[in-house]
Amino acid sequence: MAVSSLFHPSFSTLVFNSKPTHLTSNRNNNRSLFIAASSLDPTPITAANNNNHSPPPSAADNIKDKARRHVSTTNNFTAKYVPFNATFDSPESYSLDEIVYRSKSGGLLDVHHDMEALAKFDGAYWRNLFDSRVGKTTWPYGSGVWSKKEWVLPEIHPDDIVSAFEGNSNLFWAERFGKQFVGMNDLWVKHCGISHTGSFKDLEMTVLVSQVNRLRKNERPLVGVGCASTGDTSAALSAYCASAGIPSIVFLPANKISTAQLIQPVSNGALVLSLDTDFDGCMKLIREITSELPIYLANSLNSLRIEGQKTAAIEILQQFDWQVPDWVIIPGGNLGNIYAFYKGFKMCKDLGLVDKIPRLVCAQAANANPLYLHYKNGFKDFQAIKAETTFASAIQIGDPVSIDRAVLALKNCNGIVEEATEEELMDAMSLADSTGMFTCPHTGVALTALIKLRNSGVIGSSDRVVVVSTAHGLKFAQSKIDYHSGTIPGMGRYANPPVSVKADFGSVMDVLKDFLLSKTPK
Ligand SMILES: Cc1ncc(COP(=O)(O)O)c(C=O)c1O
Ligand SMILES: N[C@@H](CCOP(=O)(O)O)C(=O)O
Repeated sequence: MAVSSLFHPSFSTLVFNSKPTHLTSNRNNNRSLFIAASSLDPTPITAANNNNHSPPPSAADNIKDKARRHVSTTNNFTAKYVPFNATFDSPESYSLDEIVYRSKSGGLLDVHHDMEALAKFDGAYWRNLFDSRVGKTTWPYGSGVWSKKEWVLPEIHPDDIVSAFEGNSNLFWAERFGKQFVGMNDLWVKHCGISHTGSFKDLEMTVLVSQVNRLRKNERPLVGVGCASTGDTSAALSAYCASAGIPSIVFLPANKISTAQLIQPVSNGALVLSLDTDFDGCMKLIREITSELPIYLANSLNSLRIEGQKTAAIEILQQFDWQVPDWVIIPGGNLGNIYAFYKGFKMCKDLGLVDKIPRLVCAQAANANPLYLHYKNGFKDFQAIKAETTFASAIQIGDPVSIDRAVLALKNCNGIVEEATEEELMDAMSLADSTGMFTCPHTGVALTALIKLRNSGVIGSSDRVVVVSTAHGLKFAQSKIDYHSGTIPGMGRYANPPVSVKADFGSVMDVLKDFLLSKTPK
């Protein structure tokens, strides 16, 4: 539907207010009984039921057609919204098909799964099931998110899923950085930035946009989807919406995001509003707008997002063959991510896939550190702040919507919060790059936390540590150009600027001789 229809007299019928709307039809409920989870038979996974050995689909029989034929009626997993920190049997709950972002008391919501139904299968069953789906093109399990569909959105029909087979990002051994700069041998980077739109947000948006797709197919009055963004959420939202033909609207703080991030929603056909405010100002506005207009709110205030993101935690365990690392370090801004990791690890423990969870570290830029200040204050009386400019621009957030989620996660895993100054984060990013990575400044914030916790001895030399790299460095090339060209006052300890040389043999030889001498072992 065109945005201009908003001004049509019938628009009033499309407007929803902040009160949750209830399903009028039981079509979804019936269907959910029918669909349950494909390949979720309690029998062991075999070549026959694993659905991977049949011939590739022909043009007339695409992967969605094939998935439809394998829909099973064996199990019936469900999930619903309950107020954050409530239990599954809470008297206040909402179907995931309702358009609701806040509880009656105005607090956050959380997606709760029917853990009793999931627990009918033991940890080994789930480990095998998830492992059996990796590296395949079976719809929708080829996605790292949807390979855990029963734990994400169990009731959505595969037909409604909008996916770019996101997830399954590499977890690599950061051997040289570990040994050379932090004296450790078991350091890993989970590179969520090697993804469809270059950040971890794809894991979340495939879930949110799939659910919107389902709602729109069921004639719920949603004209489009909107978000406030520091650049990555808007890039992911616009890409997934474009793929499904759903209008997207993004509110961006003017001149506060990178050029690469700005051009992503522009290219994907979103309505891009550049607003003369910061992220917190954009967030406030989008919340007001989405409570007035039939635009679905895509920020992580919407707890559907967490369901996709938590799969990154499950993936880490899977990639370590279900061994639990000692630490996971995550850069934090709006603070949905730290909670999502906690939730993913916790579900694996509760359902018997592993026997413990790692300690989490949330790393913030010192220029945007409300959680760090709250942590230092013993989590008493949270105060939002005015976030200052930071090279880690995607986490320039002073009033994080998921503050309560983050505090719960940190308290329950004996977590830590660290901060990084601008110089520290840019130096850490550049050091990592010098070992063959190409990190974003937010990963520089996480690496700074690692360096500090190693220096203080909190993280031991033989601990297994995972640093979560949240975006691709290519999105933040300008900050690297500034660093290496020495244009940032007081910064550039590890700068490696290009050398301008006259194009003649002698001049090139002179430069090379100096270079080779400097590299020759003494
Ligand atoms: C690249 C990047 N890293 C880290 C974060 C922080 O994630 P969260 O807002 O969930 O704390 C964001 C977004 O906020 C981001 O875009
Ligand atoms: N870094 C985010 C900030 C928006 O927060 P979200 O929690 O709603 O994703 C972005 O890229 O916009």
